[in-house]
Amino acid sequence: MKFNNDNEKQVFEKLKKALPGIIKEKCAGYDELYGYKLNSESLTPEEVEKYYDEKIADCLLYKLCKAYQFEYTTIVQNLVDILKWRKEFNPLSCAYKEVHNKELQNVGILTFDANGDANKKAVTWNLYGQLVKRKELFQDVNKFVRYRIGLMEKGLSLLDFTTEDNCYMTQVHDYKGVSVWRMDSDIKSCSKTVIGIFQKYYPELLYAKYFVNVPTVFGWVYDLIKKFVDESTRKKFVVLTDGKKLGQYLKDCPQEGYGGADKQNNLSKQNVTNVHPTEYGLYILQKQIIEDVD
Ligand code: HEM
Repeated sequence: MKFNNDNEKQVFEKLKKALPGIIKEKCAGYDELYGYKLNSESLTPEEVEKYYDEKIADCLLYKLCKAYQFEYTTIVQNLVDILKWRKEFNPLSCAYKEVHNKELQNVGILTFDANGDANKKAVTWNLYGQLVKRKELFQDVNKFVRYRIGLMEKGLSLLDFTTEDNCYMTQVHDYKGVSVWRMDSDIKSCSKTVIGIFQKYYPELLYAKYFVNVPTVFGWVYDLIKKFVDESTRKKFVVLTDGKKLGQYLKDCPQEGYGGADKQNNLSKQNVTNVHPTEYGLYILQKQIIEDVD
């Protein structure tokens, strides 16, 4: 955590001190962010040992401070919105409990390259081009969104928030196969909803986003969609007509299809499938099962 001046440090410390009260009074006690416990108040030493990591909790609070330019009131308002949304939407369930449509699951890939460049180690791939003829998969916005948020949460589990070189994620959208295509209203609703959720509830997590195999004729789609995206996120976007150029940005991605250095593995062989909830994430999911039964 790097503070640029005393004011930033003071805002962080004020937030940390006020956190137990904010969580109790404004978030109905919900204190989980990306699987981690933010608050250690009223825990037994055993529970602290099992569920709470002060360094991670501090790094997450710092991320929020950074996301909202160390403006205390804005940080608190957004923190409350994020925790209330997580309590309600239950993104951990999307990632670790719910079963999603197989075709959707097949186009969502996670890769992790420990030797990758800073903040390009954990990469989420969305092979949306493969779904161009499967418009029915976008008809139920809620189902699609829950699948996509599940993938986002799994991707986050590959980050280490206490480091500087793996505390952001990179994403790739591969639009291979999208040739003759009109902006379908269901796809538009799904995209718009996901973009809105990412912007509001997942701040300061994206390092870069590559859109590959985008035919030049689809420049208008990019111009249309980017209107929903705020300026700071847009700056992280790179559009590549040729998928094989991706290797210039993600050096160890598969050579097959993407021009990277990995000649042996294709994307599905790089796919990380053994992602698990954190101890605290698991505790929350189990608690919900017990509450559901009751
Ligand atoms: C088969 C056609 C397409 C599908 C199914 C699709 C799907 C999606 C979805 C679901 C999102 C939400 C964000 C996410 O999932 O990470 C999204 C975002 C986006 N898409 Fe597409 N898309 C398509 C075509 C295109 C094309 C041709 C372009 C042109 C470059 C494009 C550019 C974008 C941009 C700029 C975003 C915003 C990304 C963000 O805010 O993170 N899309 N798309």
